[in-house]
Amino acid sequence: GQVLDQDFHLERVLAWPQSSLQLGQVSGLALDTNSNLVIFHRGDHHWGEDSFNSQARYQQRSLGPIQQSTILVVDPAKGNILKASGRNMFYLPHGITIDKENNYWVTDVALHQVLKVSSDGRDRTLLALGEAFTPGSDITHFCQPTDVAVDTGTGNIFVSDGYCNARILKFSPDGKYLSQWGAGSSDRRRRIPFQIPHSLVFLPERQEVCVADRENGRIQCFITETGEFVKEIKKEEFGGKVFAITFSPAGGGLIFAVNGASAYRSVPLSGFVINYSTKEILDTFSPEKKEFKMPHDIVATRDGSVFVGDAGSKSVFKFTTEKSHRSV
Ligand SMILES: O=C(N[C@@H](O)C(=O)O)c1ccccc1
Repeated sequence: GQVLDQDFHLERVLAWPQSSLQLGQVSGLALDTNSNLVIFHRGDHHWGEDSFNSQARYQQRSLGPIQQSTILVVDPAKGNILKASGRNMFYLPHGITIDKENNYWVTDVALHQVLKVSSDGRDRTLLALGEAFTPGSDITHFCQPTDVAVDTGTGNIFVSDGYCNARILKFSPDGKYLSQWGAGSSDRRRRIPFQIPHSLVFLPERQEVCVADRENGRIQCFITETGEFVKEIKKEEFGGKVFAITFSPAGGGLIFAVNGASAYRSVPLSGFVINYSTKEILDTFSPEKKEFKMPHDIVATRDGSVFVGDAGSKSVFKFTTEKSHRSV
């Protein structure tokens, strides 16, 4: 990992991608087992004010599934497309996570489902959790589930559920319900409930799962074994909304996050690099020239690159700490 000296600063790589990726609303990013970037996007579908009715039922089923390839495997160095899949399967893609066998775990907020999909280009659905197009809040229904985290040690999966629920559920690798915490569970510890648990990340060294509790503008971390609360990171600099988080073991453990626009506080849309242990913000970054519109997911590679997927500008930004201007 890179040396984290005090002038650690992420700058946008302007020449990335080298050619346009023709993306729709970018909802999710992940890194696969070959360290390629995987982009989950909505093609010609949009999540707008009229996409759902007041019972959280998707209103555009008649459009059919997205025809474009919604899952793009992209070379992190140049940005060229290596593989494209995920056609005719999804309605409103949201989160994507990749497990040790290189399977894709995705959520679709219109389907209200979590799907485990093969990455061999045949798009085989290996597991489906939730009932298609049927919102609910029991252990076999989600309501606009947002993301998945995979515990690489046990293979257990965590689901952040969701826009119209406020909980995290835990399942075995083959989809057996194990437990849940947050609203709807027998959670006796009276804590402020989640408000759109929007993004999850697993911390391997610590056996913790952290959630971007979006509308509470905070990050909370829990013991994967018990769901026990460990810590909260809430910063004025976030401006009230945290849309996505990811983790890198570099520098003793770093949390990367992106914030979101809030109605009453005009804060700049930025990425943040936070020291997990001290909760100190080490860097704040954003693309010059082209602003973030709705930064929606973030991943960090082992070589120190950071990618941000933006659902508003339908693009992916790459950042590195290479001192492009530094004289050798
Ligand atoms: O947050 C929203 N969308 C993004 O997170 C997303 O596109 O995933 C949203 C909420 C209500 C209506 C319309 C959009």
